[in-house]
Amino acid sequence: MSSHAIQVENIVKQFGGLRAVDDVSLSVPVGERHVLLGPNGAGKTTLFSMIGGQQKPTSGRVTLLGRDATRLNAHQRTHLGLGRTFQITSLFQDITVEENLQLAVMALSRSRFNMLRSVESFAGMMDRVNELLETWRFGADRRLPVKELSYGDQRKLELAMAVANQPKILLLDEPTSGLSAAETATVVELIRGLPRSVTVLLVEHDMDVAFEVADRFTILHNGKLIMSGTESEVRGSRHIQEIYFGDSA
Ligand SMILES: Nc1ncnc2c1ncn2[C@@H]1O[C@H](COP(=O)(O)OP(=O)(O)OP(=O)(O)O)[C@@H](O)[C@H]1O
Repeated sequence: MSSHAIQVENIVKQFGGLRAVDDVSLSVPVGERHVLLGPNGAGKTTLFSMIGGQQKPTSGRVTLLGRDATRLNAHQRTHLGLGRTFQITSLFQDITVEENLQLAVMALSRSRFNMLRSVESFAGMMDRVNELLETWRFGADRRLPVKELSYGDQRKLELAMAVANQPKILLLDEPTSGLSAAETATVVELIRGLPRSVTVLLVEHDMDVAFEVADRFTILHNGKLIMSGTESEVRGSRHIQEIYFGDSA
């Protein structure tokens, strides 16, 4: 298998006269935490959606875990091992935290074996749910309907749901947006604690969070890839200072 979890080759997304993503190539090795940076309108979300399968590229290629995924839809990419969260909440608001996690774990079980066949697999599912409740510190709130959770806890639960599917690649779209400093710190800690078997690609506007989480960074501007590099390369680039941090940085 390829040592790259994500490979994007010469990808383009054209919206009428606008090239939202303009000939971008990017490789993310298995296990890396990689952050997409860039000012508003740079093309981050569009690139993300072409990796996730929500949008089709105008041209170019997307390879996930060594398989050409360019023509696969989002659902098919899930079966390859792709998980993602969205900027907008995707939880079931009227059922409990525990039930939401059960649904996520069941969705995975049903795709891998017939869990209704045996009591053991039901017990296994509950073990997995309990483990998630503990890791993500939802023990005390397990029986609360999701709508009664704080916004921060809902974002955290979404992450837990994405992880429940045991993805090999996790796409996180601004996982800390709208969170308090304390909630942000918790989410950063949880992302850092994910096993290195999981490759994580994030869109993140908060530079402190980006530097805390990521091994490597890709900077987009006007749809073009400006650079991919480490923290010191990003911090040291004069070009980056100007386009991303502003002249005053
Ligand atoms: N469906 C669409 N139709 C037309 N133009 C679009 C569409 N989606 C995005 N764009 C345009 O493509 C460009 C890139 O948008 P995109 O959302 O990918 O940027 P971004 O880097 O994610 O920005 P932000 O940080 O604001 O989320 C923008 O100019 C945007 O207006």
